[in-house]
Amino acid sequence: MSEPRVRRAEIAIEQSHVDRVYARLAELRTQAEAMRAKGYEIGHGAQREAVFEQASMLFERDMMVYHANQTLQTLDAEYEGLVFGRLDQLGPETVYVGRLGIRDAEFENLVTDWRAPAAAAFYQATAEEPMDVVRRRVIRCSGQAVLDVDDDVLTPDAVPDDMNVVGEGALMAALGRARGEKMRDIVATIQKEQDEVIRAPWRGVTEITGGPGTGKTAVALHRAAYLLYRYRRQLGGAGVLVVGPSGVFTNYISRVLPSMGETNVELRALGQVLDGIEATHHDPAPLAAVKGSLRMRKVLLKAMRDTPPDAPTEMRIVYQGEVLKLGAKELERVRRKVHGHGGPPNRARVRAAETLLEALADKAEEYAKADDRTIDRQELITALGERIDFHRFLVVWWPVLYPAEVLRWLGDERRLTRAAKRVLSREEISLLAASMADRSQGWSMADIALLDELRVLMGPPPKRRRRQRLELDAEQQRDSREQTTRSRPEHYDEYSHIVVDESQDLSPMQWRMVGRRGKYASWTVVGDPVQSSWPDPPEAAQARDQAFGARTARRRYTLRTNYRNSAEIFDLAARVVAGHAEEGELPHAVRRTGLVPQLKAIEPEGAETAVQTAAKELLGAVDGTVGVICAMNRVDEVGGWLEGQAEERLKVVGSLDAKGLEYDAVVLLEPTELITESLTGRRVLYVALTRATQQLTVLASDEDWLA
Ligand SMILES: Nc1ncnc2c1ncn2[C@@H]1O[C@H](COP(=O)(O)OP(=O)(O)OP(=O)(O)O)[C@@H](O)[C@H]1O
Repeated sequence: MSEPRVRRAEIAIEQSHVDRVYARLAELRTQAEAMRAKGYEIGHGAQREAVFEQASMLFERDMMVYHANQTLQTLDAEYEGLVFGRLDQLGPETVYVGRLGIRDAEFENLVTDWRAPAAAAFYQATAEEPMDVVRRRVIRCSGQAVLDVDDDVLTPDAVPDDMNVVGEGALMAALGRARGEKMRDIVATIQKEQDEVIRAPWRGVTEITGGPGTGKTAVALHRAAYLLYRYRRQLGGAGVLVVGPSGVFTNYISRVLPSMGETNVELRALGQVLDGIEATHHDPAPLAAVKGSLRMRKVLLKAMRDTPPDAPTEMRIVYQGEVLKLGAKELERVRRKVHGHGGPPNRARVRAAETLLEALADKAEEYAKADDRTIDRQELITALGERIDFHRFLVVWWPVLYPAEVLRWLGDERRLTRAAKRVLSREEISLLAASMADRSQGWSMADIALLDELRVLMGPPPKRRRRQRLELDAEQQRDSREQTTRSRPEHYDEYSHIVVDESQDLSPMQWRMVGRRGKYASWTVVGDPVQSSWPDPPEAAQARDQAFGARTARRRYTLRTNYRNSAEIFDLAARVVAGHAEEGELPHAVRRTGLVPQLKAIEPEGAETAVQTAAKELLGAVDGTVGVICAMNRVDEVGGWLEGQAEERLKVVGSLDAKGLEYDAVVLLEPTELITESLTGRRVLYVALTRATQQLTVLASDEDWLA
């Protein structure tokens, strides 16, 4: 038979199996719906029964409905290519691999879940170690239709006469395909070195390093899906959190887990880790460096203990006809004494009241002594402690503190100087005060970690008012229930597994924020030191180690193959970062396209036309997405130049927000600007240069970036 006919015949064979799978899926769906209906029926019945029977019937109903809903949720997930693989092994058995495990009515496997041990050979078998696999087949579907098949033969001697082999490599075909707006899962083509990381033990800390495009993000997400499948009991309760660098990034990866049937993983950008608030803008690099530094912890602690701006500076209260007066210095002494006990101020109101009453009693004793009188100290404390005017004073003198309020206090440079004496430099203080005084932009990403730190330092506000004010800017309030999966209680901020992507960029304060959410968690930490934009790696490493705690199990994997960029594009990126990477830190790009990056000299005034022309050209050259990457402070300007052009396929993104993203083609504007706007310039440029899968055009008015 000719190759196309063989291929058609093989596609037809797989189509008949896929049809069986979908027919069975429909049956299972009907069964689950019937179970749910029955559950509701029991519920109705219970309403007519005696009270003691009701409880157990309602419980039974809840369980039935719950299980039915769970099953329906799994069956209803939008599986693109439910069945994607087939293993023909030395024995008679053929295993189909898919996103979900499905058995037929006789309990025979129709599809094996890709995470099950029986599917492991699909990823782990190689020609050197075939693991009894004769032929591995990748099946490509669109909806329920089989489009193509692609085979690898792993044990050539064992291929029976009637076994056909077609295709020339599913991986290369997948890598060459156009990219859409969202990242796709890679279940069908996970490589052996990646599979090892995905299936690594769940406890402790699993670090994944590797250069751009090596699949770190993809692997981390598949690992989350794998861990939930294998260890749902251990991890399902408190859940899994995935932290990414930006909202653009979490949006980009948002389809990957649902496409594998996992809908109970929370994805949060660093600016969204704190419930009820969302920050999207980056501070300029020097300011972000101050806000992210561990030194801020000391500053925040002192700021929180300072006298609140509106607190009264004098107390007067009448007791038995005499005015007892505490001046500013005395009140300060009382405040220091209360803070001297440590602990969160929002939990210290009773102690504040007691200490203040003691100070008033001292004062009364002092007056009495001068007049040669005595007073009953205990009686005074009890009497004043019950007085409404005392409590009115206390409320304003020791107010409930809210993180946002205290952080804004730092906009007052004198106050900040008090808090940051001997901790921050003069310039750092001015920079920080100016940022906190400027409310035009709302909170920045770096501020979120400071707010979270303060939240813990000051303790929760009393319950009654807590809900109305996690005290975050009204326009930034988001319904936190939206982000929280149904199974987790609101404002519960512990997780059992945390995935941190682009971890090389977390500031020490951000590590503290994330670490707090994983006190008892196991971790998957993804990063590439060469792409780091954080200026003080040792400080970040220290904070990171603290976040993990003293865990013994710590394993590190390095991925070495760049699956994203064509070799031609990666060669240019490698050249730019050469002096900033250690030997062996750069990955190896596997795909040659014959298309070298275009470097175009422009005049600064001609940038607009040059960007428009380049974008248009690339939109015509590729089927998928085109990214225009520029310096952070030019995003709006460049966005304006491109308004109205192929909206969904064309995106403008700032250098720092380009982290983790990818496009079929990229226009990179003024690379030298990317270097100068950041403290780790060349690395940021390296990130930008490694975003394109197929074509890259660089528009530059100078050549400094190539030096
Ligand atoms: N085994 C694979 N099969 C198919 N595609 C793959 C495979 N591994 C990686 N890819 C693809 O390569 C691209 C890069 O992957 P990913 O974004 O996970 O890399 P990364 O290491 O996180 O990159 P960066 O550090 O630059 O953000 C993605 O399009 C991903 O789908």
